This record gives sequence, structure tokens and C-alpha cells, in this order.
Amino acid sequence: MMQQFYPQVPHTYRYELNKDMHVAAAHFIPNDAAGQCKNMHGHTYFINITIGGDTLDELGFLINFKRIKDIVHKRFDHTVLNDHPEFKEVFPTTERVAEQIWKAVQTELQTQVNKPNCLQVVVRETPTSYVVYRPKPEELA
Ligand SMILES: Nc1nc2c(c(=O)[nH]1)N=C([C@H](O)[C@H](O)COP(=O)(O)OP(=O)(O)OP(=O)(O)O)CN2
Ligand SMILES: [Zn+2]
Repeated sequence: MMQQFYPQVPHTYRYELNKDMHVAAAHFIPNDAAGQCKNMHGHTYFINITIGGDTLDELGFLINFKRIKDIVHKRFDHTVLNDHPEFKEVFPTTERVAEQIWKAVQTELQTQVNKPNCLQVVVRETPTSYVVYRPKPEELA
């Protein structure tokens, strides 16, 4: 079941789009300070992505919902997060996962003519733990 939690991000865009998805993935935090998380274990991550913009494309989309899912789900679903190049230098904590999702989505959005912005990424790792990632204003187009 989707966790119906939607933190609001303040903005003045005409359109706001939200995409929810689940990603099943394994990870581990290779440091003794992480306790049990040092051992490989899995989560069904709940992810919510918020996109804002003032103009639509020729179809009337801010961006196709499916394209957002493809950027994240195709990349991470049923994988070991630690195996991905973006997690070679940093551990795949919830914070870092949210940050990397923002980077991947924002990069894709900037290839669009209407250039919408990714305003927020929510990553829920467990029923009791989640992170909200928001870019700095200077990181937006
Ligand atoms: N700031 C962070 N703290 C922790 C992270 C993280 O990514 N960022 N990750 C973990 C572990 O990976 C773990 O899977 C999740 O921890 P936790 O929420 O403590 O899991 P529980 O289900 O045991 O939570 P309870 O509320 O105690 O049941 C740890 N910390
Ligand atoms: Zn974990």
C-alpha cells in the first residue's frame, strides 16, 4: 500500500505534478556505526517526486508520468544500491538516495523544451523513517 504522505513544497508555479512509485532494492551501510544496517538487507522504498513548471509540452504534459517512473524505477528496482556508480564514493543512505534521484530527474527534465523543475523528492525507507530532499533555489532552472 502506498504511504499517503505528501509534504508540501512552497512554489509559485502554475502546474505541480506528483509521481508516486515503489522500488524494491537492497543496500548496506558499510560502517560499524550503522549497527545492523551494516548487513545487506532490503526495503520497498516508497518514493514521491514533485515537479513544477509554468508551461506544458505539445501534448499538454508537464512531463509524461511514465518518463518519471522510468528514470528511477528502471535504474534501481530489484538492484543492490551499493553496486551503482553513484554509491561508490558515498553510502546509499535514505538521504543520498533521495539526492541521487533528484539529480537524475532534474537532469532529464532539463532536456525538455518546457524545462520543468524537480522541486522535491520524498524517500520512505521504512514505515517509520523517511527523508525529504529539496534543492537549493540556485540549483533550479
Ligand atoms: N539518517 C539515517 N539513519 C538511518 C538510515 C538512513 O538511511 N539515514 N538507515 C538505516 C537503516 O538502513 C534501516 O534500514 C532503517 O532504519 P530504521 O528506520 O531505524 O528501521 P526500523 O524499521 O528498525 O525502525 P523502527 O522505527 O525502530 O522500527 C538506519 N538509520
Ligand atoms: Zn536499510
